[in-house]
Amino acid sequence: MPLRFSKMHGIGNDFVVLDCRQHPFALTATQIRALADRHTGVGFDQLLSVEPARDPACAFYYGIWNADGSPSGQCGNGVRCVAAWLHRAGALAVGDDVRIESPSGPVTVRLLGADQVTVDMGEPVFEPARIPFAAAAAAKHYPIVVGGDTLQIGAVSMGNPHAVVTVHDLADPALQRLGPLLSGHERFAQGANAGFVQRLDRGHLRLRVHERGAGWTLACGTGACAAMAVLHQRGDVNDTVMVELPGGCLRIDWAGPGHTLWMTGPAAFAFEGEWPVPAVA
Ligand SMILES: N[C@H](CCC[C@H](N)C(=O)O)C(=O)O
Repeated sequence: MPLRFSKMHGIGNDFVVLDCRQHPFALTATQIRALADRHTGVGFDQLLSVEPARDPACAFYYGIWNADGSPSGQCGNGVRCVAAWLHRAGALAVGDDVRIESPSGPVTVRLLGADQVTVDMGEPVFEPARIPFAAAAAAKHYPIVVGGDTLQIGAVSMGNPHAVVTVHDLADPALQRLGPLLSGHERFAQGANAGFVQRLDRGHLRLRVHERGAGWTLACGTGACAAMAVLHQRGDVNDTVMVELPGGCLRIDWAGPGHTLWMTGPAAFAFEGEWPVPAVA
């Protein structure tokens, strides 16, 4: 039985979305990697499943797997696409606030239009043990040796682990080497999404992310939130920031008594398709 899917993207961070509301998700890591292959499969940065809610306070659950088959706790660009997918499926109306459960907990989405979504991404977590990141105590800067270089990083979780490095020039060729090394650094026990951020001014950031399990992507929603959270904690940015990524821009607002982060941006459909699932490898 071929697998029907929707191909979508959030400013170039691309996804395969599966409707698992009636049929449970049942792909192995090997099958996920086969589907992710950009030459012999469909190709994606992440695979997303839309499933019935497990938490009665949520309307739906969505699952997240990287191209390498590894699971993740959160996907900012992905949850905007799930909201747009639910709207096209007639399960979400423009203007509704809907709680959607993710592997790291619920987020609240609000469709501003058929292809514009704002999401309450929740509160950034700076406590090292909850990121997880090996450190004696929480700090605004952590010295870390990466490939022989000593970097000063920020570390934070948005439901998934992020390392944030401020740089003067995103075109620095050293980033090509540092990205994968930082993503796989031993102090991040579950790996990390490595974000390199250039601060243009207090309201504008430029960001590139080497994602855990997917490599360099055109955009990373939780990465934009992580960069904002780290720089806001240092007092270096305003409460509203535009984050420019290679694939496009996201708006991040720091708001609410619990210091939640709102991320606003587009969600786009590319095509619908079918994939002949290979026998379990
Ligand atoms: N690679 C990430 C998941 C996808 C995050 C990104 N695509 C986003 O939009 O937040 C991880 O393993 O934590």
